[in-house]
Amino acid sequence: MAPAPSITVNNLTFAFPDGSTGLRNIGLDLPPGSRSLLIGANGAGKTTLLRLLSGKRMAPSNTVSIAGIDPFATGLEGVTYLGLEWVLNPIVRTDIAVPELLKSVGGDHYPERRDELVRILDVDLSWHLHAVSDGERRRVQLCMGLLRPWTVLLLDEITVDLDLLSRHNFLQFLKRETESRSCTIVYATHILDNLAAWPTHLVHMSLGRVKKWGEMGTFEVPPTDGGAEGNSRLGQLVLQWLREDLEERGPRRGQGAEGKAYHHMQGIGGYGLEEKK
Ligand SMILES: Nc1ncnc2c1ncn2[C@@H]1O[C@H](COP(=O)(O)OP(=O)(O)OP(=O)(O)O)[C@@H](O)[C@H]1O
Repeated sequence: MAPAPSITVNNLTFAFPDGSTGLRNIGLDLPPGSRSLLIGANGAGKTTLLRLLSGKRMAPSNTVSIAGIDPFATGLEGVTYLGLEWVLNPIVRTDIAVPELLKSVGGDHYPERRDELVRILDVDLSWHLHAVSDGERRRVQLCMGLLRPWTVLLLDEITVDLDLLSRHNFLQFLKRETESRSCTIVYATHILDNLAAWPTHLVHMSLGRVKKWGEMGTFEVPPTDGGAEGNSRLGQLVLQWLREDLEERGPRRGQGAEGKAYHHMQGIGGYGLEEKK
């Protein structure tokens, strides 16, 4: 069996076309077969990093390598990125039957994988996609996206509308994949429920930087604080990280300590809010 790919990022700085900085000096070395959770507040840079890793955005040369290869330069076979634009594909809102869709992505070449995914994601083969719920549609999409045996899976929070059991089964399937064949996963998520035993590595991003990363066991979990007693240890750790990040970042523009946002809202017609003095 060929070894699983490592994911290496070396001093990656990235600017968007408008000139704003997206990522700064990112360095990572995620080992073969790892399952990394990408953690960070909204706007931290997770999607930007995943898209660069997938080769969908061009990274500066010699900054990203997957199994030793620059994914943008070669269009690396086996790298699957499942993100928001993929799930917005209008095809999956038309009157099309599930077996047809699965066939269109190569289901007949991988019948065992197809049947396993259909079972794990609890997909009904008689569904037509114009007449299913959002979560049901998402399960069909995941079946389609995971059907070909990828070697690197980059997931940008696409499990939000799965029910708890479907999400659990899906994540267990991914875990078994990394344990039974040569593959590596990076998963950006805000939903940490029942996830503590899943990752091998954590990557903490804030303001376009990787602040910390490492093996799951190397992070010190803070003591539980008031109001968060029901949290898992992972949830407690991430809560602390996000609080620190918010403190470092400070208020967003337009929401200064003097209550500028309130002034503005009152000025445009009043939302029934009392101005805070
Ligand atoms: N095309 C773009 N041009 C300029 N800035 C952008 C562009 N796309 C994203 N940004 C900015 O880059 C920052 C990082 O965005 P990104 O989508 O990577 O964050 P994220 O960590 O995935 O957030 P979320 O958790 O909300 O999905 C944000 O401040 C965003 O406004």
